[in-house]
Amino acid sequence: MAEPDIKKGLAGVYADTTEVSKVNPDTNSLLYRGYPVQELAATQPFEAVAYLLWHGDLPDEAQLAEFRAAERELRALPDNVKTVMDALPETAHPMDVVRTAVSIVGASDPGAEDASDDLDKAFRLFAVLPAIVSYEQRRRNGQPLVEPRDDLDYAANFLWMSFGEEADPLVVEAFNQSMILYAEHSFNASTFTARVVTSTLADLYSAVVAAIGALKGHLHGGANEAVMEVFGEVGSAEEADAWMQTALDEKRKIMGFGHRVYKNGDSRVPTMRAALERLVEHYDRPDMLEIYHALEQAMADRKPIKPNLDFPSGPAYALIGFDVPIFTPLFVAARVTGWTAHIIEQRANNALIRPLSAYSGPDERHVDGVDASALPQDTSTIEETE
Ligand SMILES: CC(=O)SCCNC(=O)CCNC(=O)[C@H](O)C(C)(C)COP(=O)(O)OP(=O)(O)OC[C@H]1O[C@@H](n2cnc3c(N)ncnc32)[C@H](O)[C@@H]1OP(=O)(O)O
Ligand SMILES: O=C([O-])CC(=O)C(=O)O
Repeated sequence: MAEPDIKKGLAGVYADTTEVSKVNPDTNSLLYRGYPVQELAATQPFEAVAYLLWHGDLPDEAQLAEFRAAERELRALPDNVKTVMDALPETAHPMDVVRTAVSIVGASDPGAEDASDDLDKAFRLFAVLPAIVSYEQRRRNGQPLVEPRDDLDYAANFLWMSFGEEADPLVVEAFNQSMILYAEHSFNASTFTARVVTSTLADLYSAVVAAIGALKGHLHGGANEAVMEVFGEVGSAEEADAWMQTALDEKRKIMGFGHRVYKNGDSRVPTMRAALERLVEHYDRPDMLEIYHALEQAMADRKPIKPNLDFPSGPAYALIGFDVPIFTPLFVAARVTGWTAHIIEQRANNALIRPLSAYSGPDERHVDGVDASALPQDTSTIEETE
């Protein structure tokens, strides 16, 4: 038999088609249902982008108003989710808490197994995740739940529930943009995970819980947290060059740099970097931007590896006031829109996702003392018909 052609990490493999988004590394562009992501970030509230990802078109005014009203109805943290979150140690990683909370939402849905209303389930998760994530930001600091406000849009309400005070419009705008930029990115590891789980005909909640697990790792969504560890280790812009040299000498992967698909820069970075610049000015923290630029330069001087979205979003979330371990849960709240759009697409045209593996273990061998001929054999009596 010919040697199988193994694509380690499925690099360069087209696993299916998708209408949800297009990542084009040649032009450094990212389209959500055809719209360039930077245009969406510059003009749309996150709610409109969620609508776009699910429905295929941007909402008109009336559709957006209806969508927003429905989201406000489902914003509050359900009592049983709060009870379970409260039972978890404050030291638990927030991604584990969010994963558990989403499981509770799913297990509490009597129609969990009914795939005909996947869109309603997706909407419910989108609406409730800000309550889950913001409560976790507070719970781990020993602070009480803040109830949602009906008079605030998604992004402003998310920040209100997280910090118990109304955020400055500049901060709301930067946060809204980060949610849009994080919403969707074709067959990344977590979305592919969601599609694999869906392909077995499992329910939407199971697929989202699995996707949360995949997002947690530092090579994927967890990098936005790890970036802040890098900023902390570097300490100041003056130290960045020496730090980079040592880290690369030690063959470390520098968090927030590199990408499986983009090799000449991440399409979302210019928009998020501009948002970070505005936040740096707002909070008067030029040191953040100095470290950012010094690290970028130190990498460019050594390797042609560019920052990815996690590189500007990490310091942006830190400036807004989120604890570092909350950064990837924020990514969850955004990406649940993309994941669920893919889950719905996978289910509509399903094929079980089950690749092959080339066996590389020991040749066949036998347990001592076993008489293989005494074991049950395939002795089917079914007669095959022509
Ligand atoms: C939103 C997101 O999920 S974006 C991704 C977030 N993840 C990170 O920021 C983690 C850091 N980055 C990485 O580990 C990688 O760039 C990945 C995992 C994102 C992509 O990796 P791959 O596509 O598998 O690239 P691969 O690992 O083959 O890298 C190619 C070369 O660049 C090097 N390289 C890639 N990224 C980095 C990095 N961040 N730091 C140092 N070297 C790197 C690799 O060591 C490899 O070098 P080699 O050819 O000498 O062995
Ligand atoms: O596409 C990827 O591999 C990772 C990524 O940038 C994302 O999921 O946003």
